[in-house]
Amino acid sequence: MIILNSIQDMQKYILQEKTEGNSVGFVPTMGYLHEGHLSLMERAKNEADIVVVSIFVNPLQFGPNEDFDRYPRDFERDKKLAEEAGADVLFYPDTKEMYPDKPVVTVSVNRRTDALCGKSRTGHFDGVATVLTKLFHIVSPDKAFFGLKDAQQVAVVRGLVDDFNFPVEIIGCETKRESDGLAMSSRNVYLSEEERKEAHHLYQSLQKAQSWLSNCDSGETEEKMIKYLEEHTAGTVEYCKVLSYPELLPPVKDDKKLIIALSVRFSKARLIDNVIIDNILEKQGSEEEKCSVI
Ligand SMILES: Nc1ncnc2c1ncn2[C@@H]1O[C@H](COP(=O)(O)OP(=O)(O)OP(=O)(O)O)[C@@H](O)[C@H]1O
Ligand SMILES: CC(C)(CO)[C@@H](O)C(=O)[O-]
Ligand code: BAL
Repeated sequence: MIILNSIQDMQKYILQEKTEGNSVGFVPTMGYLHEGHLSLMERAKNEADIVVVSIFVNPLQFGPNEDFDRYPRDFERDKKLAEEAGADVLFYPDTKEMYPDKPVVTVSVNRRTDALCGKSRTGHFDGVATVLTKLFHIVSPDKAFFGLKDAQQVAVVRGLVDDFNFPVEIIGCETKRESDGLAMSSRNVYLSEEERKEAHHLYQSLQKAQSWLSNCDSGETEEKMIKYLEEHTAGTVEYCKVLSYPELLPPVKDDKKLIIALSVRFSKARLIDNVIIDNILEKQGSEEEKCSVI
């Protein structure tokens, strides 16, 4: 595996590969790799000739009171894991390389960000869209692989490539989970022992919500999720939402897909999770049967 730190070297490498007719699969990350990231690399390996992984903790997508400084980092471990997963190139620029100055131009996201993390992390998706615009220009991928744990990010990135005509196919990949159902996340290391034990209730609440939703409306389902999480965890519920996907608007019967999403703050970790399901609202029972499932 080759490690490249400069944008120029990365672009030169890609130009050579493209000249030789090789397709490029790209997995952008912020490092501190886990099996979720590795599953994206394995998928990329199956679908492209060469796999480029980037590790860059992007300051533009963190708010002033967020965890940019203490975001977990371990480059030596990441290097080993990425190589074992079959990455051909690790792009590892520093902040000065990506942002030598305050950017003259940044990308501003207009839709799909009024709810969920976009609502609580002001400017977050502008930062994500800006760094991905740069990374897509640097890596010129044919396909880019993103985890559906960050489903709102996937919805925004699809909007970015459609609106700006990036010649890249965005592949949304399923969420890898621990054996108790907790979604893998770099931020899971922030959980205390006690918090880790109760964290499986996040996924439990998403599963229960799917069955509640066959009898309750979306608002009632959200309330039941909040109650369940408050009873089963010491975390603070930031949001529990049922929305259309990918537009992330209040659901209506004509929507094809729904997302059930949550965010819970523990003492040091803010965790998110979701499931994306076919719209079952139109199949709900009669008024008398509504919300009978506890
Ligand atoms: N459990 C997972 N399964 C599949 N993909 C994942 C998983 N967790 C993260 N990813 C994906 O890996 C890519 C890089 O994500 P990132 O480096 O932010 O890791 P992360 O674990 O999501 O970090 P954090 O949860 O702390 O934000 C993103 O596309 C993200 O959706
Ligand atoms: C896509 C990404 C690497 C952009 O910084 C980041 O948001 C992430 O790791 O999901
Ligand atoms: N995976 C999402 C990146 C972030 O939380 O900033």
